[in-house]
Amino acid sequence: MNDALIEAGGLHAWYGSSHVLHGVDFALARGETVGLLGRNGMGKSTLIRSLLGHVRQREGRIQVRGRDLSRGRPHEVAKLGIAYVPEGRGIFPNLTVKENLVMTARAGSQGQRDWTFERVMTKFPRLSERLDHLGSQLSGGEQQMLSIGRALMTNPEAIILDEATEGLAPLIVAEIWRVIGEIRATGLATLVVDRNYRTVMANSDRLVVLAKGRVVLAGRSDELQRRPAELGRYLGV
Ligand SMILES: Nc1ncnc2c1ncn2[C@@H]1O[C@H](COP(=O)(O)OP(=O)(O)OP(=O)(O)O)[C@@H](O)[C@H]1O
Repeated sequence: MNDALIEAGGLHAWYGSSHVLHGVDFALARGETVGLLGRNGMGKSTLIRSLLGHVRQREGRIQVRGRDLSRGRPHEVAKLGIAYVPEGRGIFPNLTVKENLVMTARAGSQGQRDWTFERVMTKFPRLSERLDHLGSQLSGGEQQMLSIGRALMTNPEAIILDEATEGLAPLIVAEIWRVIGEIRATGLATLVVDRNYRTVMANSDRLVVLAKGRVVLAGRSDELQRRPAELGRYLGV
């Protein structure tokens, strides 16, 4: 059986005349956590958004669960069970916490309904105390949790988190990583982008490092951890 949920080869992406991805190969297997690292502007979000079909100007091969989605649109990728927690969160500010969650609820692509409203609530006790608050009334950390909660409500096969902890207080950051750890433990595949490379390294199976739109380093997190000089070179740390 092919374990790849997402597999991409020779991926190029452009914004207008600006060529941002230069032949990226990428894979995310069932149940694994991949950390995507790289300095600002190196193409991490563009890679994610290309895999998800949001960047239209792209070339290369993208397969999601064995289906060719090289020209796929975002809803097609979502339907195959790839949930996206975008940078900047993407919740509905004028709906309550409960409405935000319930409106997203659906069975997974295999009919699975593992993530019920009640189960999501057990992961986010803070949200369960604020069910009637509007999205706009939540703190940044709570909005992030709501965004992750919404992704889980779609019963996905994989969840992609772009800068899930950006701009949040340390205590909230720790809580979000706790939840990401719990999501991992359920066997959901995750792809995470985060500025704190040490935390990413400690919380992922594999790392992919981008520089100027190319993969410059990739491997098991525990192995790359033992090669700090190389990581430092590409991450500027
Ligand atoms: N919508 C856009 N239009 C034009 N250029 C863009 C757009 N989005 C990103 N870029 C450019 O593409 C390059 C890659 O950006 P991208 O956001 O993918 O990087 P990143 O590694 O995710 O960095 P960051 O951590 O800053 O988000 C950058 O040079 C950026 O300025």
